[in-house]
Amino acid sequence: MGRETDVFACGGQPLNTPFPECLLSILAYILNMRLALVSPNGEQYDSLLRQLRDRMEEGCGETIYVVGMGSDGGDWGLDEKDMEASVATVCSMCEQLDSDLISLRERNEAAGLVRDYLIRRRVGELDFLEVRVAVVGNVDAGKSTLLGVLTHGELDNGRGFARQKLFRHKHEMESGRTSSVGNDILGFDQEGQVVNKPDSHGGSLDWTKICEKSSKVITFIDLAGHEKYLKTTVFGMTGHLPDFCMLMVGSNAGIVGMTKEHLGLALALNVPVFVVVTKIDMCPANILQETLKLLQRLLKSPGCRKIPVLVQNKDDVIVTASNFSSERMCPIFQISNVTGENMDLLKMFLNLLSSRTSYRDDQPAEFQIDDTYSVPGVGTVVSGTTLRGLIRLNDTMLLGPDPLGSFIPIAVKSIHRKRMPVKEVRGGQTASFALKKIKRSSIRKGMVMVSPRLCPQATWEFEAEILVLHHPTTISPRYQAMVHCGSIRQTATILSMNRDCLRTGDKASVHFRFIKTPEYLHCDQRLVFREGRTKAVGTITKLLQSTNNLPSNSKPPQIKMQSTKKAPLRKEDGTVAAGDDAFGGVLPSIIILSPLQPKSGGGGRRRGGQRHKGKGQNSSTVSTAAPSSSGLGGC
Ligand SMILES: Nc1nc2c(ncn2[C@@H]2O[C@H](COP(=O)(O)OP(=O)(O)OP(=O)(O)O)[C@@H](O)[C@H]2O)c(=O)[nH]1
Repeated sequence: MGRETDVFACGGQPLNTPFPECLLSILAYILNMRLALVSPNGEQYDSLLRQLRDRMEEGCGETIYVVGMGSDGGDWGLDEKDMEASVATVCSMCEQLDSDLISLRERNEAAGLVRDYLIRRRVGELDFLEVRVAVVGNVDAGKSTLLGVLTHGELDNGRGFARQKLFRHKHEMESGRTSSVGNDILGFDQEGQVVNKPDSHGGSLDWTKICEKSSKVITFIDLAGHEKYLKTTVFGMTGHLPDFCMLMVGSNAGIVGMTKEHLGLALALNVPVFVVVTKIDMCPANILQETLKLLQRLLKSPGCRKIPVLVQNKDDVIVTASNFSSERMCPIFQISNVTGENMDLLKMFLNLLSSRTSYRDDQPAEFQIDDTYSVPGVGTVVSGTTLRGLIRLNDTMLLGPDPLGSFIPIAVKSIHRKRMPVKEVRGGQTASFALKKIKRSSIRKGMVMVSPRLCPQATWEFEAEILVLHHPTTISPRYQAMVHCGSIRQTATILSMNRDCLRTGDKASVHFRFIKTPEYLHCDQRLVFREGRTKAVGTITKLLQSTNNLPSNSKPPQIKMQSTKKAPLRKEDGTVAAGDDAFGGVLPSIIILSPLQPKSGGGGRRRGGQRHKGKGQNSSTVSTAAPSSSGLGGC
């Protein structure tokens, strides 16, 4: 999903012709392109516009555009007059694409001026671009503190002042440790200024106001640093689908504890990582240098193969942000939460990051559920991430799989994004839907809501190529461990593999079977397989056991309203929710989603009818559920 530095022109010619010819074509190219942007003819203009549109699509609504640079990355520069003319062309293209042109910097190169612009799609009041950043790092690296400083705009005192605003549980307040997956948002307006303004009483944030004023919202997924919460951290990294990972390192403590573990997890899941070194205000210079040296060595090591870049100024921010998601570049920021040093560079970088999730509306919609809530007056609410496609109000989706592998039709009556009611939600965006007349207990993390066009199937067994990162002894068939895949978190058994046993560092093709329920899977999905100190990562290569439950017009298995009148907003694990989109702020007075009711004549609420249907499904599930060595369908 590259946003390589743009050229001042469009198109491109192969530049691998023999030298003199190549030189000539380069010169012709530059001349053409120079003319193209300075005073394009109709054809050139259309071509430029097409190129820009493609780049915007690739960057999910934004791109960095460099005016005055050659297509081969050389700085060519323009004189004042040509620069003005070129910028006028770019402005006109931005108008065509309903986008804003935001100046980032101007450089005076040997041959003239070069300017960098951010081009960002204009958004309505109820819309904003969204980027998710997972925040990981060892205990006390300053994760919660940095998020407190960024989102509340007040510096820390070095004794836990800023993080107090983020803790969600009493025990977190007391111990100073994050234990759950938290969500915090940071909004940027069109000019790249932070819009977060805590209110005067209590300093809490009004998410709706932030979203209304923002053209881009960064959602931080604040993950626990302590080893005992690793399961939650792995879930945050897989289930919350981060676009990027912010690895925090305390400059005085260095690379300790879970730092390598978290970095390994991000790399295994192919999530681009940037590093924030904190506490530079209290760290002696030699210790800071030592930490940076070790960090760079770790990032360059064969296991990581990254190119570390110490970010010192705005130029470094623009270069690293432009090349971040597509390249191996790993920016390193050095900041202080107490003095605020280099905080502006980090904010600028965050504002320039673009989502990595597909933005195309024409794909069939898929939404993965990562949490469920009971909201008084509303009922069951599910929150999660739209993986692809577009979900609109009143669309009919299929919710599942249930333990029998079935999917039930659900009509979308209303949607919330960041606690704000909206009319649609698209690929890459988190959202929540309230479900009418469905028990919260019948929905679990890992379920999906998908377009009926997909004819979804649930899978009991699958094959994956895995790499064992660590295991104290050997792994052999019948070994069981937790599989994390998207928001799925379920124990699976190894039925067979193409080696006798697996040790640390081994790769193998492994046949898994879930132990409790079938799940909705895709080939090429990344997974983490772990139990205690055992860790393996891999990619799903084949779906073997799919239950054959095509959407039916059957009733939902249980349509009894849960009494939530006086219940507080509770999560699956019983804790009080501080959810991302979970209607946690202003409770809507309308019910948002409801399963489609069966046509009359089917016995309405008669449980017998449901049981009968269930039995039928059950028998089909049982017949397909028996482990078999033959694959029922690849991908
Ligand atoms: N002097 C100084 N202190 C800091 C800085 N950042 C954080 N701290 C302090 O470091 C301590 C730990 O910070 P936290 O934000 O709780 O660390 P954490 O990484 O979130 O820890 P867990 O939630 O347990 O994973 C707090 O007392 C902060 O006040 C900094 O830049 N400078």
